[in-house]
Amino acid sequence: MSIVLGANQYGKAEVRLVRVLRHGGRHELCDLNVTVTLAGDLAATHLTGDNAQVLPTDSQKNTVYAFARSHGVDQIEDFALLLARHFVTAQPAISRARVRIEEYGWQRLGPHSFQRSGGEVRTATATCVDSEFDADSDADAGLVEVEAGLTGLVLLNSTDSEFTGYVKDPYTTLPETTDRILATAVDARWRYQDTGVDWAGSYAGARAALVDAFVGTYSLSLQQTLYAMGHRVLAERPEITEVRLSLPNRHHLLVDLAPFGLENPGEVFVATDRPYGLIEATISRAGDGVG
Ligand SMILES: O=c1[nH]c(=O)c2[nH]c(=O)[nH]c2[nH]1
Repeated sequence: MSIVLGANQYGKAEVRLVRVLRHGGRHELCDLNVTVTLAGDLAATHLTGDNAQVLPTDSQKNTVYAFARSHGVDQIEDFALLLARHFVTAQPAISRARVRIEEYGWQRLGPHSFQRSGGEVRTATATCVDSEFDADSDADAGLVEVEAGLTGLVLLNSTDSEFTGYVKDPYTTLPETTDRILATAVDARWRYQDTGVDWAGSYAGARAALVDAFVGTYSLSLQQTLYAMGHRVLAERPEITEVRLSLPNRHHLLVDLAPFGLENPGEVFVATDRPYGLIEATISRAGDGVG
């Protein structure tokens, strides 16, 4: 029997970084969660404990903080790219660096006072592959890929949602409905063709497209709404090549008030948190080779 080491990667997860930018008495806040993942010629440390190629995850964490000070942080896509390129170019053993950043929003309450925004989180992931390992790359820094997105964007339509015509098997008890609440917490990730992008404008546009499509779609299923949302992003944002959506169906069930002699014409619901339907799909441009 031969035993081999398979794919492996390592890095520092969830480096929490808060940066205060001071313009006199008026401050700006940037609140990030950065995860670095490196891969490359790292067999030795696994097989023999030889750490000669291992950049400590502690050093990776320090790099995140030092770069925030020396380079600043504007758009998270750029900061992720900066870090990913750095690890691949500075570390000969590292052939792929992936940096994922979550950005937590804060609303301004005053010149130096802030309130955490709701659960919505902006995300970006930059992946840099060393050109030596990437046959298609012509650049020194190698192939780079940027993905952006958001999680925790909670949306609800209180009508204009049906669910009928589905399979009925011996275990089906769900009644058909032509008027229900449709609610979800959007987890969206979209992929860019290039890196020369107005990240803030693209993020705002993609987010607006997702919201507009959710609001404007008369829904026959959450699957149909999901497709409409992804389709709208691609239709409106030419710089985006692919959208992946993961939409939990946050069920709102009409409460039976008949035992109390009360009608309930779509007014009182119980919001259940689990189990929940989970609807997921990738929407891309035809011919891009994604099945
Ligand atoms: O929009 C929906 N899609 C489903 O696949 C499904 N399944 C279910 O029980 N309710 C719903 N709603």
